[in-house]
Amino acid sequence: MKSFFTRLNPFDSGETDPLLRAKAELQPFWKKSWFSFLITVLIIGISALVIVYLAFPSKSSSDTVDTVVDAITVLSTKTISVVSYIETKPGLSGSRVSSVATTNGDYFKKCAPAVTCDPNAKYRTYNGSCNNLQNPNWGAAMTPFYRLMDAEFDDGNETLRKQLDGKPLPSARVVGLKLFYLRDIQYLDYEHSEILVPWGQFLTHDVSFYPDDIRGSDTPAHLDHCFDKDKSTLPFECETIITIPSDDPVYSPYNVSLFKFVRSTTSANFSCPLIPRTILNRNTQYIDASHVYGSNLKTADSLRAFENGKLRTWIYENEEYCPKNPDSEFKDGPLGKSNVQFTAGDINVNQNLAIALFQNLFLRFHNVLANELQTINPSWSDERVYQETRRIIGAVMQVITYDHFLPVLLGDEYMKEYKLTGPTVYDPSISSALAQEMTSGAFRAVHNIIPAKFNLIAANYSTVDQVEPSRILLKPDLLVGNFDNMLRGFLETPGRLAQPSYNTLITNVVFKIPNLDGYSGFDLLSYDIQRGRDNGLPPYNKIRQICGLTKAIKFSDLSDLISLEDIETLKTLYSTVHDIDFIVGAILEKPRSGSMVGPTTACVIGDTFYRFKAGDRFFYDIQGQPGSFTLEQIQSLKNISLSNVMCSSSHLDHMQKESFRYVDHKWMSSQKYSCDSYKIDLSQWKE
Ligand code: HEM
Ligand SMILES: [Ca+2]
Repeated sequence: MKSFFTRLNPFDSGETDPLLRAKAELQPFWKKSWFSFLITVLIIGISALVIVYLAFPSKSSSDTVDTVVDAITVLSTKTISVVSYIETKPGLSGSRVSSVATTNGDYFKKCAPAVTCDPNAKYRTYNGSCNNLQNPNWGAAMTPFYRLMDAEFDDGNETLRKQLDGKPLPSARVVGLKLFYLRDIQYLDYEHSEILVPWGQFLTHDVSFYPDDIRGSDTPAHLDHCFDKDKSTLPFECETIITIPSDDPVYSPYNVSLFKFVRSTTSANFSCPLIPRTILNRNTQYIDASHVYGSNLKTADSLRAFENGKLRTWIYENEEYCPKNPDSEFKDGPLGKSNVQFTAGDINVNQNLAIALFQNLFLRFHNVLANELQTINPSWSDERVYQETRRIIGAVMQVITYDHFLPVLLGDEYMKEYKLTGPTVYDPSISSALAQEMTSGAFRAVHNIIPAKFNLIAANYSTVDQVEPSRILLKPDLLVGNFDNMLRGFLETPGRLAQPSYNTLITNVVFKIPNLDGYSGFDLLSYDIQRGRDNGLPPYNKIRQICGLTKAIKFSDLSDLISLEDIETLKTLYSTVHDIDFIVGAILEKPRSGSMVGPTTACVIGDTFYRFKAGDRFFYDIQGQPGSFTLEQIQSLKNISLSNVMCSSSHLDHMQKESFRYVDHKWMSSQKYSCDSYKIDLSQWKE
């Protein structure tokens, strides 16, 4: 079982803040040290074993293990996180999801621009149009997210969903506090490296971007008028503001009573008013490295060097970085001064140090490959080298995602169930567009593995620095001069175990604002819950159903996937079992053995990645298309892993083959291979 490989590290709680430290002090003794924790688990475990033995003497040994863990859940609901990784065998049908939404075609009928396609084009368009020749706008940038189910708004159009009894949904912050806040111990995952986090976010930024509707203002200041009004008469834009309870352990001492949550921009902002409110995805909805190159021609051109197929760079101490953006809006923002704001194909390049690292990594990788292609094909034009490199990088994104990342996130069984393995057969009836349920729900549940701190690790494996999110959000300055240390930090640090909570720093101090004494109005968990409501996601129980799980009639029916303790807390928050927010259920679901997510979450993620594969005419292993690679080229592409990318684009000299697997350099150094063995072979591209 997974928990066998995991460790609890109470010394790494990441709680540097005095308030949070104080809270940690108040924690029960079993959470404070290894020794007392182990003693507690042992006592509880032995008691549970005795009870289970007496109650179920004839069970087989593997049944007993699961039952014991269940028994521990009941006996000691306070040791919660340990019991959350039990094996579950839900009644999943194994079939893929069929969308039951009625609105998926609306935008295409009413607002989509006319497009003329070249069916013989070898390279993807920048905005993703013309991938599907029958429906050329499918999956293009600036088209809506796909819906698995119809959007749910109280008025059918835009006001937030209410509970079945007509009451408003509970405050997202209260939900976070009651269900997740006290579980902020950092469980480590010694099977997987922390590099899952930057990759997961990097992949997200390839396929998704939908900004807040800030209407020309760069802060949510226009919501100030919401603060003094009575809630029942609040204007529309105030409806999503998140209320903070007066006994909030973190924010109330600072008199912070509201988060200024701004709703997403809709198609109406682009002269296409649709009902219900419809959100456009600014990035191409294919895995095509649009975050490296841009989702339109103008951005793509602005990033090119127009020489030897290369991308523009900013050189610092002989190292390549993404070009600096001199006009960045965040230069003198509320987070302090940043001297480095990068520019890349996706606008979120500077959001945090991890994503900035990966944008820079792939910029370097592009230039490494372009250099190689130009060397072996001296007669190729700049355009040819650039487009061929772009085509290879898009393919590498797919290889790493399907061959390396998804098997870790979903596990082998889900990979098979959702048909994510094996050769791809293109099906033009399938839209690749990213589901709203995925981007505002299921994939965000993976925020639970974001660590409290990022380590910077030097070549001799000493830790140079530990940085918490608030130091690095929208301020990637630290990356400059620390590229290798940063990369090594992710590779050489065990991940945060997937668990039913986000780390404390990401829920409480994501953006530190000095005048709030270190606290600001941002809590990623509350935002994720509220974003689902803003975007009209159906509740958890409904998504369970389209995923082939049984519909819960009463709260206790959730016990197939959610612990009894959590069900009791859910009862205190929601009026009925039908009201629970999707992401809340997604985070609470017990992961299936070998997977990091539970069945409903896996179903939405699995469906998305199936459609990204079968609905993409340029998917790297599809044959018979003008953009198809040769079989030999496909073999070369399949040999490229994230380790090859990192070795060729940094000064790291040794690493494991599977970089998403954690390999401790002290104890398993024989599994760290020299970077000489990760050379990239582009000989199949020689003409
Ligand atoms: C350091 C790591 C990360 C940070 C700081 C971070 C932060 C954020 C923030 C601030 C948002 C926007 C919240 C909103 O206003 O609605 C967001 C959105 C999102 N995140 Fe993360 N995230 C991280 C890693 C990840 C990972 C590992 C995944 C998945 C594997 C992920 C998936 C998503 C998705 C799907 C969205 C919505 C997509 C979009 O905004 O276009 N994130 N994240
Ligand atoms: Ca894309």
